[in-house]
Amino acid sequence: MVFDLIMNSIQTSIPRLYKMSNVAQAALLISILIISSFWFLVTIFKKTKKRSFPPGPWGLPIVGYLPFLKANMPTQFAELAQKYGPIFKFRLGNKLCVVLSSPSLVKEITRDQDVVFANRDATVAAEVLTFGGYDIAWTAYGSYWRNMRKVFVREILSGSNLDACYDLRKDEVIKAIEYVGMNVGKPVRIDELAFQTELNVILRMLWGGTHEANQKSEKAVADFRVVFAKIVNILGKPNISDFFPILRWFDIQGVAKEAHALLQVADSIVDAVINERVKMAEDSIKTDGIKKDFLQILLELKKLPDTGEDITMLQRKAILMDIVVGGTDTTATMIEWAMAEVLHNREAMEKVQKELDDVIGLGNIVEEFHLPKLHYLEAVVKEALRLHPAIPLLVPRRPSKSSIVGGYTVPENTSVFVNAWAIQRDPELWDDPLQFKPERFLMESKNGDYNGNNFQYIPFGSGRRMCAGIPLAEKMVKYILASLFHSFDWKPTTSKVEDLSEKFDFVLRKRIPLLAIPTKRTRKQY
Ligand code: HEM
Repeated sequence: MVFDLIMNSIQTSIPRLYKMSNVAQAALLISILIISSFWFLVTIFKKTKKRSFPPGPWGLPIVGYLPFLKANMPTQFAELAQKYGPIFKFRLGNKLCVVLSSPSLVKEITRDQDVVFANRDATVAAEVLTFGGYDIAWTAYGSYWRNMRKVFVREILSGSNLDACYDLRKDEVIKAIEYVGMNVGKPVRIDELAFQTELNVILRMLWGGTHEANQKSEKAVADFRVVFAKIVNILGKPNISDFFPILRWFDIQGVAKEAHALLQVADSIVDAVINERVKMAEDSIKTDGIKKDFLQILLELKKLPDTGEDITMLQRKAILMDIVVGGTDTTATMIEWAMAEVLHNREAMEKVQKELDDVIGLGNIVEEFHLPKLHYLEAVVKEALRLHPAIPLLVPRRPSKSSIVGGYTVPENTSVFVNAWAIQRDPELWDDPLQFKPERFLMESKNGDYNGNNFQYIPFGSGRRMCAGIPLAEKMVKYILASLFHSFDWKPTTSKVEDLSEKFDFVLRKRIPLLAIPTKRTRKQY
């Protein structure tokens, strides 16, 4: 019946067919049906292929993969990538997550589709602690972010500004060396030493530039240190509201409440420092010849670079907060990792110290102008960043529209993690990937480019959202390490195996804090 109907319509529309035999008509119809079915299937296949999501492990209804998530996510993600490939997905509550573990996929999202993947996926705690997303690290991609990043990179962390406040850094590094000098022969906790030194250095650069301010800021530094440790803790704490946005209203774990309380304390400390500085300017207290700190630069900066709008006090505070939060823990962690690796590689320690003696001499103190000549130390830092990147999954990206990555669909608003830790240990990309071999960066200098162009080495990320603090991070890690190794010999108190295990807290920490015993080696008294 249907056959007759189709044939009738074909015969009516094409009169010449009318003259064909029934067999020929049937053959023609079957051919048309086969061709159109084939075309239909190809089209559907192409469409579904485009729409297919990456493979990945199944989870449970509602909670998804949440109950199976292990504490050490970079290692777990590396294992899942072995099974599912360099791009895989899973669900955490309502949230679709995708993990990328190959240089070519990193290139796709940070070079080829950089703008689409330039949004962040701010957690509840991060949103609160950045005054509602007013900072650089967590704010959405757009003109606001661009303006703030320009202020940060060009106005605050410019080479000339960093040079201008070198004395502030030097003061604090000398204090750290003096502290170790008083503890010669006793075990020193390197994580605490590195963290206190880095926090002191950063806070001193932020607002300790004038003598009066510095005396007052001593108290602010002490108060801030207490609240900052809690801020770091809450930023790394898993929060159910991040996986089920509908639960944000209820704040079941009280993370938002706690973050608000911490912000209030931090804010009042920063406010007190700012008010003091504004008052000094009003009272015309002389600041001639005194180093400009970041607060002073920000107070003198009146307009945002692109839009020419007035910069607000909230924006100034958000930038200051980014420097403390982004710069302290990461840098301190890298100092601890580099020391741990060197302490367990006697040969590396000897090479570091020989270079320091050749470049600086035993009778002098380390100065920042020595740093560019310390090539072996630089290779040590690069190797520590390769094996133990401080932010091993980078800061998650969030695509602003549905896109294709590695041939799979990554829908809008997916949380995209880049497993830099796994890429930087991939045996396909690195010789002896698990060995600490600084020499690899002396021989193949292109491997050590971490400015975002070398997608197999991305400790600072890549693309337009890559780390904004590299110039300061480079200086601080090398300067503190050089000073510690130049002044002291160090012996670890733990064995290598247990000492090099990792703990993921958003920042990649040493599971067992490094304890090391210093003995004096330089003649120069600080
Ligand atoms: C060794 C130390 C450091 C490491 C390993 C590190 C690593 C990173 C990484 C991996 C990112 C995310 C990049 C991406 O998503 O592609 C990032 C972002 C950021 N870092 Fe760092 N960082 C360090 C030190 C610093 C310092 C000292 C500062 C501040 C002075 C800083 C400020 C920032 C800011 C503001 C962002 C957000 C950039 C944006 O979203 O536009 N970091 N960092």
